This record gives sequence, C-alpha cells and structure tokens, in this order.
Amino acid sequence: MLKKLSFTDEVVDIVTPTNEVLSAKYKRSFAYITVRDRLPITITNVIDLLVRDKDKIIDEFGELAKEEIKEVIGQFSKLKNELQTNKPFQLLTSDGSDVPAWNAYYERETDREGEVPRWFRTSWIYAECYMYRRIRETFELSSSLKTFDPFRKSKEEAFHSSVDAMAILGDYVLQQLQAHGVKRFPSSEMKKVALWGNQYDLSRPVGSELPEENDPLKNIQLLSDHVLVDESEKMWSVLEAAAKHRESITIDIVADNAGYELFADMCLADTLCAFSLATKIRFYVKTMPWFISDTMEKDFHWMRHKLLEFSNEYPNLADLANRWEEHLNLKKWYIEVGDFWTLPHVYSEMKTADHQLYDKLSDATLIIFKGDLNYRKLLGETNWAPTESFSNALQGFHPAPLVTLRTIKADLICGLKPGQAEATAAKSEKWLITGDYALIQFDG
Ligand SMILES: O=P(O)(O)OC[C@H]1O[C@](O)(CO)[C@@H](O)[C@@H]1O
Ligand SMILES: [Mn+2]
Repeated sequence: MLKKLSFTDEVVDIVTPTNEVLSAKYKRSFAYITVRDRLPITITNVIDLLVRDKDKIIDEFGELAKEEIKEVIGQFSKLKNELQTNKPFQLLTSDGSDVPAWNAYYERETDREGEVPRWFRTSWIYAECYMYRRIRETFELSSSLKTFDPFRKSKEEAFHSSVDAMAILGDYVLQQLQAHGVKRFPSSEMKKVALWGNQYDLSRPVGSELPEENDPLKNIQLLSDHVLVDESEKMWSVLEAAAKHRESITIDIVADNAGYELFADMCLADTLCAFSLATKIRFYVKTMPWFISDTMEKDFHWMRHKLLEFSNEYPNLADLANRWEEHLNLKKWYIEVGDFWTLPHVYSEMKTADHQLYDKLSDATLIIFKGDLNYRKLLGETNWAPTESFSNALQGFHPAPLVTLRTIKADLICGLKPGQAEATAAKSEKWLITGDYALIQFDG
C-alpha cells in the first residue's frame, strides 16, 4: 500500500536559504514555528473568547448573535483544520472593498507557484495575513457580528496594564513640551521611547516577555547596547534641514500596535510638532483587526477617551489626550486608513498595487515605519545576508526618506556589520525573535 503523504513531508528540514522568501516550508525557520504553533493558537484563542464571553457578546450584538456565535465557532474550527492539514487557500467571498485585491493576489500566486497556495508552501507573509483576513471574513459574512473585533478585549487589557508606564512617560513628555524654545529637542530619549514601545505587541512568542522595569525611561537605558544599528542621526538631519529651509514638514507614521506603543508614537509626534520638526503628522492605521494588537482607528479614539478618564488620577495623561484631540481638530494630525496595509503585498509592490498611496507617501518629508511586520514587508519578506545594505533590501521602495523603528521579532535582518550577527547570536541564541534587540535603519 502506498504511504499516505502528510504535508510535513513537503517541509524541508533546513533554515531559510539566503536571498529566499521566508516560508513555513523551511522547518528550521520561525515561519514554520509560527504557522505550525502560533497561528493555530491565535484561532483557538478567538474560539475561547467567543465561548467565554458569549452572553456579553449577545448583550452587545443582539439575540441573533446567539446562533451566529455557534456558526462562527464552527467556521473557525474549520479554518484551524485547513491550516493544520495544509489545505489550499480559497478565494474570499465577502463584499469587503479589499476582496478584489486579495483575490487578484491569490490568482497571481497560483500562477507563480504553479498551484493554489497552501499554508506550508507559500510565503510566510501571505499565510499569516491570509489567516487574519479569513478571521475577519468569517465575521463579515455574519449578520450580527460584522463589526466584532476578536482582539478588542486583549488590546484593552494591555492598555490598562501599561497605564503606569504611560503615566511616567507622559510626565516626562509634558516637561519636554513645556521646555520647547528653551531646550533642544530630546532626540535620544524620544527615538528610544518610540523604538522600544514596539516590544508591546500581543503576538509575542513564548519566552519573550515584556520588560519588568515599569519605568520606560529607565528601561531604554538598560537596553541601550541592544540597538544593533542606530541611524537616527540621519533622520534628525532630514528634519532639521527641512525645518531650516521649508515651512511645511510632513511626517508619515506607519503605525503598529495599539496601547502603549501607539501612546509612545503620539508622544514622539507631539514633541516633534512642538519643537517645529514637523508641521503635519499622518498616522496610518489598519482597517480591520490585524496581528492581534495592531491599531485601528477606533482603538486610537478609545485610547484617547480612556486617557481623558484619568483626569484625577493622572492629569498629565488627560492633558496629552486633549492636546492630541486639538491636533486632530486643527488638522495638524490625521488618522489615515486604507486597504493596502492589510493586503499581503510587500512594500516593493506598493507602487503598482496602490500607486495613490505610494504618491501620497512620496509627499512626506520622512516616513517612519514602526514594528516587525512593517520591517518584513519593507525587506520583501526576504532572508537577506545580514550584511546586505538596507537600501538594496528595500528593492526599489523609496517613496521618500524613510526610517524603520523595529524591535527584532522575526528571522530576517540586513544592514549589519560583518561578524555582528554571529557575535549577537553568541550572546543570545534567540536574538532574532525575542524582541530584546532593535534596529533604527534609514534610507535617504
Ligand atoms: O507588532 P509587530 O512588531 O509588527 O510584531 C508582530 C509579530 O508578528 C510577527 O511579525 C509574526 O508573527 C512576529 O514576527 C512579531 O512578533
Ligand atoms: Mn503589530
């Protein structure tokens, strides 16, 4: 009798070859661990939430939700099974504005791969984005749960557990804001605060914990020798030169996680405006629940309202929330939403996939990309040699001068000095996935 092939027979027991796109087909890669272990856990957690919070959800979304919760749970069990048995992907069927782009991507990949993409064969970025899109689609196809965000509760809990850290940072930032015109822009502190804020994502692998030190300003000192590349001077030079020569300075922030990280990004944005290093800031956020903790527009407004509620306990947090509301009202700050950020495209494809967005980013004086997922997309999800230059790794993506503030949480990197990757690996075996190391890389 012929041995029945299991999908793991297709997985090869190697690390990702240099210059290849990351994929769960390489068994010794973080992509494999993620698709095998981490993604099914995410689906299980969504199912558990629906079971545990059933009554509350029915209260909020109406009686019809009672039946639909059961159906949705069934769909998620099916999705998990599809993943774990390496089934082919499917076309999306909901009426979301991004569905044509998703389905075009599916057709393109099917042509390129010579077969319908599957979880353990296609690129990691496609598989992981596809899972979050399928979760979204399941809710979209219901009648009563269309707007349900399965990660809202986790995002809100994470916000509450970081209020003390925000209060410390908030006090510091308000002091700086009051000192503008007298003191220089606190560049060293603010870049690190926004950089290490990226440790606060909710899809951390087991073993990569948040800092025990609650004071973010002390924490950034402890981590100062963990920034493997720091090209922040070049980013300040761009802004200082623009401040000297121009009246308007637009900074685009491609945001990442809600909660503490977003708070830290807004502190950076506010300080840049106060010190005249920016006149307009556009925050790009996601249109749907994404990679658990990524910011949606509603998460931003929710945070602002929560901060206002602290007016007795932490008046500085409320003051900051009021300032940010004013920036939005005065059209100094914008929250930008768009489908591209939740498509599986890497950024070298932006110009053809969404030329309007590319043109818009091209108007910026500086673009700041936050976090690990943005870094993966910047690098084309490719396993570059660690010494490859950042500029080459971007593969032609250059709408405007750009900088990435990333704590390292996936096994791809570039722009290191010869020997630096090896020396870091000798200090910490899991340096590429724990988020304990970081990069500030600039392309001018
Ligand atoms: O919020 P970030 O920094 O984009 O990180 C998201 C997480 O998702 C991944 O990109 C994939 O699971 C990890 O590499 C990372 O831990
Ligand atoms: Mn994220």
